[in-house]
Amino acid sequence: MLSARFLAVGHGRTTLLHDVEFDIAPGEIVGLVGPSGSGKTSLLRVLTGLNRPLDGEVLIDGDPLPKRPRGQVAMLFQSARRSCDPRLTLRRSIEICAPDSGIDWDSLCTKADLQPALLDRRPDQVSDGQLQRAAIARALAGRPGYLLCDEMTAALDPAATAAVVATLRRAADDGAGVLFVSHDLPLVGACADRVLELQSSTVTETSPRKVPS
Ligand SMILES: Nc1ncnc2c1ncn2[C@@H]1O[C@H](COP(=O)(O)OP(=O)(O)OP(=O)(O)O)[C@@H](O)[C@H]1O
Repeated sequence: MLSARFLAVGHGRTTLLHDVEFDIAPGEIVGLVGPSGSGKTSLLRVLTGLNRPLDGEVLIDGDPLPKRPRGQVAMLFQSARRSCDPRLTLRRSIEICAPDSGIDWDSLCTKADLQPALLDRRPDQVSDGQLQRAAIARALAGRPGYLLCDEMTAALDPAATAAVVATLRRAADDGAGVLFVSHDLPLVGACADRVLELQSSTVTETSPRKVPS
């Protein structure tokens, strides 16, 4: 279980969110919605351990998030292009994120819906949707317990979006907990098991069928 406990999130002296309390269980997709600038990315960076909270703590199975939670929590970004090294093949990018025990490429490509023939191309030789699925493969290669997805379908067409959402559902079915941030409210309503909403500088839970419009 990934848990936020009385979290306060902000930058410097500015508090964006306070008293944030929620859990993400293995196997579920939790949506996170809120207005632009409300602090969704800032919250994800705290949950990933990239930034420190102003107050409160992040727990994994009751224990504080380690300073370097390598392998436990992975973050996926809107722009896979900006988050990958343009000089490396997709295969190499994935390999360097995997533990020493090696990679079952067939299984990983199936899970991420990535054509194995693309593995030896560089990022500039694949489409945005293919690169986003390679980013998912790279995250899954580290066998994370939790995937935190920040607007990762925002630049994709409906078919590529559906493919990415299907890979997240497979990851959840395999036991990962997924936090899915998006401004696409119908998409969140359709794919999330539960939805969290940022409003009044904190987090409240809403039903997927009542995602605010
Ligand atoms: N490193 C930083 N230092 C200072 N302020 C920051 C920093 N990063 C973000 N902010 C500010 O924090 C606020 C929340 O930003 P954040 O990116 O978390 O919002 P968001 O909800 O993800 O927005 P969007 O939906 O537009 O991506 C914004 O006002 C932003 O300008």
